[in-house]
Amino acid sequence: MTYENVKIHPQVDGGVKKGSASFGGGTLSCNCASDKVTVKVGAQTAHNHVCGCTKCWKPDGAVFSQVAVVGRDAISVTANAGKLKIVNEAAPIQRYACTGCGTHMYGRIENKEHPFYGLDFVHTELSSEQGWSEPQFAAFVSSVIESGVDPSRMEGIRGRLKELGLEPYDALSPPLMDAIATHVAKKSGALPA
Ligand SMILES: N[C@@H](CCC(=O)N[C@@H](CSCO)C(=O)NCC(=O)O)C(=O)O
Ligand SMILES: [Zn+2]
Ligand SMILES: [Zn+2]
Repeated sequence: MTYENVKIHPQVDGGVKKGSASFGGGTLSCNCASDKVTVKVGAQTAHNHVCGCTKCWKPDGAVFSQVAVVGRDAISVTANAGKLKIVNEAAPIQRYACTGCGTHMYGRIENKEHPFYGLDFVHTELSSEQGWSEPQFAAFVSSVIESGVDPSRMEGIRGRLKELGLEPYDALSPPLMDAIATHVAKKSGALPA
């Protein structure tokens, strides 16, 4: 059985392309025809994954987003910063979207107690540079149903993700979930700080 006709995201539908260890970053551009918002990402990204949650920005027609993290100090808005607006100030990840085209340019965590504080979330497909870290797993897979995907499609979606080498999880990957739990345990005192 092959699931190659099941679409996940344009960046992975033709196969996952490996990133380059020596890659040092690039520039993200929004989808406006003119006066584009541009964001410089001055480092390689980590923990790239496809995400099925309803909060992450997806290109038109895609079932999943593709999203990675990078240190917040590596991010600078280099053009048309005035077009950016936070989608939901109450969300743990404050996503800065272009008010012209809706593209999310970066997501920032301001809560210093959050396990991922210090990391920003970016969609590297918004850059024309090659070499960004490749997606390594699929997160929040069951959440695509919340966006209206019929549950009967889940077998095909999980099958295609496995074919692509993107192990499907219904939260984040086990190492990231362990990192979150460790952070929580150290705060509560269940583990030594
Ligand atoms: N079922 C929900 C899940 C939303 C969710 O928890 N998303 C995660 C992953 S986003 C990138 O991997 C998260 O950390 N969200 C924090 C935030 O969005 O601020 C749904 O689909 O909405
Ligand atoms: Zn735009
Ligand atoms: Zn998400």
